[in-house]
Amino acid sequence: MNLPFEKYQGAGNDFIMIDNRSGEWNKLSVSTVQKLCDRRFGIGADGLILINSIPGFDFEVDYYNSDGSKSFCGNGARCSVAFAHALGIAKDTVFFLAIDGAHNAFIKDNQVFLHMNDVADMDTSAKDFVLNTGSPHFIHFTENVADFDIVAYGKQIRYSERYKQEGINVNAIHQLDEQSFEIRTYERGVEDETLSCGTGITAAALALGEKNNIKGAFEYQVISRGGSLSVRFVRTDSGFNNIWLIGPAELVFKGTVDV
Ligand SMILES: N[C@H](CCC[C@H](N)C(=O)O)C(=O)O
Repeated sequence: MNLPFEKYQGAGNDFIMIDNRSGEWNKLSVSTVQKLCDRRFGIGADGLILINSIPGFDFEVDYYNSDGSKSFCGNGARCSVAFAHALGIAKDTVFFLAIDGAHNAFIKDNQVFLHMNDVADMDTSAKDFVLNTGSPHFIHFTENVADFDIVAYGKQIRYSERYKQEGINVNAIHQLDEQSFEIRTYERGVEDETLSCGTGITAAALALGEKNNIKGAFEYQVISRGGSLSVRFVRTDSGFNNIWLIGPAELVFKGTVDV
């Protein structure tokens, strides 16, 4: 069967987008997702996203990592908003459902603003912080991300006794100044470094906000290998709310593929 798709990227985190509002592709198998995401034998992507119809929402974002596992994907959600806008589904603000719950989002000045869910829990008991921003993240603070072996370190953490069952995304971050940091990420389910990771960037911003004891509203500018994004949040005594992940999401090409 001929499957129409659109390839999007958000700060270098790239996705195969499929308009599945008809439900025609509900039976896409894990092995087909893996094959389509393969960078040699398929289209090539960090993940694949089905845009589904669902009552009570503008659409549903059904995200698959390139290994076929499911999770919440911040950059994928942002690309979904841009795709939905191009399809004419979305109005100014969209309301969609993802695996971690409901989200609002809008597009302004070619940037997608994605409202992330509140975060109340963060494990700060060790030098590395651990939290969940829709997907689980391990935050390692370092002085130099450029020379950091994020793949070796990421695999070591992700396949450790503590994390090997569920897996975890591993981020190395270096604060540049009061309002900016750089980041590299090893992603669970891609099992490699990605050029940027939206939930990772968000987790890193909240971890830095905690480490720096930020109070109230704040914004970090974030430098990833795939481009710049920003994260806004409000830190209160009970955690973080009003969290926004902001960045680009662009169409790369359209095509059809035989599945
Ligand atoms: N690999 C992640 C999901 C995608 C995260 C990333 N692409 C993002 O933008 O949030 C996981 O399995 O938890």
